[in-house]
Amino acid sequence: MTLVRERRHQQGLRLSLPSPLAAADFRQRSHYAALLSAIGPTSPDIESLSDLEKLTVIGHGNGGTVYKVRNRKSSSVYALKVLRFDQNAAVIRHQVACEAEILKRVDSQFVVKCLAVFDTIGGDLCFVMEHMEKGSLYDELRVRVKLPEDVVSVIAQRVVRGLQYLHGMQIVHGDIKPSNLLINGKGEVKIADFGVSKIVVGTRNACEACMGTCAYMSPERVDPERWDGGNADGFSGDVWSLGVVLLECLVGHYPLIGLGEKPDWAALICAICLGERLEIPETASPDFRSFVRRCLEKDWRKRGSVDELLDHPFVNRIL
Ligand SMILES: Nc1ncnc2c1ncn2[C@@H]1O[C@H](COP(=O)(O)OP(=O)(O)OP(=O)(O)O)[C@@H](O)[C@H]1O
Repeated sequence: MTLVRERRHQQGLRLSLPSPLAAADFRQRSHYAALLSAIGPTSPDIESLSDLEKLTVIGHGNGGTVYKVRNRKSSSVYALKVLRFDQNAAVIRHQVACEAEILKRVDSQFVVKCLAVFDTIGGDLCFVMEHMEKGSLYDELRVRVKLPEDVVSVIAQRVVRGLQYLHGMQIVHGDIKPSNLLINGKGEVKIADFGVSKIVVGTRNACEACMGTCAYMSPERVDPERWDGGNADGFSGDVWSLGVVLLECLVGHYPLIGLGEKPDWAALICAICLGERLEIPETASPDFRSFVRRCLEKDWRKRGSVDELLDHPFVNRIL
């Protein structure tokens, strides 16, 4: 899977697509604006950045670095995401700060909690988050390659419940993909990363970042003209992305392009917007098939909603 992703990234450098910012923005501003009245106090455990001691670097994303940190007073461990902005990004930075304030209000057992947000003198924006000890689903798939269907069912249930919470708050996640689904010490999967990092000026190649994300984008986002994306509310785009992730978990590679096919932009866009063939393993249960088909319905108006999917037998298995 890693190889396929890396090759896709290389191919992507030669093609022009909407910028990551344009692609990711997708109506989120108005949803966040609707939540402005919900701002309240910050976490009492973390009063300032100086309370936190950096322990290790967890990883790097588009635009920033994530550290494992410890509160010097309480010894509690957190993840600290530091986003860097260039000098010209003042307006964007202000928007991100507003959104960050709102996201501190997001409080669900299915969503990685953001406990505090700080500015630094150097202009960085720092997010103190719940630490997810076992990394991301992307890391897990690199090690285990394929996941058993029962495990996929539990992941699906948690992500759909997280999306139901976010959508109920009028928040479109906009970037559901394996690296944004994090796993804690108890093995619980939670949704992370609310598009904030996509707005900053990236340290990675912009096409590379966009490519990784575009692979999980719905037809109405990739080709709005053909799929009436101008009228889509964005919520159904999250459901599509979830369908791609779940199928990837079961087949062990990015599922919309066959392993033997040339993994370039053209193939990716054709597969998302035009491809009729949905390869689901013979061994998959009817419940899995039907669930994933409801997520990967190309017409966003016909696609399953989170409320419908939560009633689906695939996410209501008794284990
Ligand atoms: N709260 C957290 N707890 C533990 N690890 C985390 C946490 N948040 C992020 N990480 C890890 O830190 C690394 C970088 O994450 P980050 O969100 O910056 O980028 P990304 O999701 O990998 O890529 P992108 O920026 O393109 O979305 C990833 O390996 C991710 O799994």
